[in-house]
Amino acid sequence: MNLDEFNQASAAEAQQAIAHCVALPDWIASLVAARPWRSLDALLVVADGLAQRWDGVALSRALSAHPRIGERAAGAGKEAQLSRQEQGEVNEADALLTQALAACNAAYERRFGRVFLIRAKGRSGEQMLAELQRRLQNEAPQEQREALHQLREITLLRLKETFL
Ligand SMILES: NC(=O)NC1=NC(=O)NC1=O
Repeated sequence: MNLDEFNQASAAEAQQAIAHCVALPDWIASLVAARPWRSLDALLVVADGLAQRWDGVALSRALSAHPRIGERAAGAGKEAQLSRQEQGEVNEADALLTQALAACNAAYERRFGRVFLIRAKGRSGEQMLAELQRRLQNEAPQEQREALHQLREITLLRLKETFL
């Protein structure tokens, strides 16, 4: 879908067109209600501005649509398909890497009470493992800030790709 089609679509179609970006209905509805967008840049600026307001509650809600790093997203939905693409560089054949990711994901969830979130696109499994091990040392407030930053990156990447 291009931006003109997004602007012309019904509200329901427009919501459906960007629902895969993040599992936060208010954010989706705000971007649909603010149509017509004069440019993709204008949309991305407002989308990021709204995403800057996300807090721990939004983070927890959004995580429902993000499988763990190193676990293949099951299901046929667009989010699952995107997650598989985004995590495409994780070499699942590397058993040691997969085991390390699983162990560190579990440690992260024990420490912070939620799934570790990272913008996976463009990162190898090794790079994500290193980030996971670094962030495991964070205090809770700093880690929430980092996780929210990653959620914004994933969401804005997905939004941009919807219209390219
Ligand atoms: N737990 C995660 O970080 N999951 C993901 N990161 C991405 O970039 N896509 C995902 O599904």
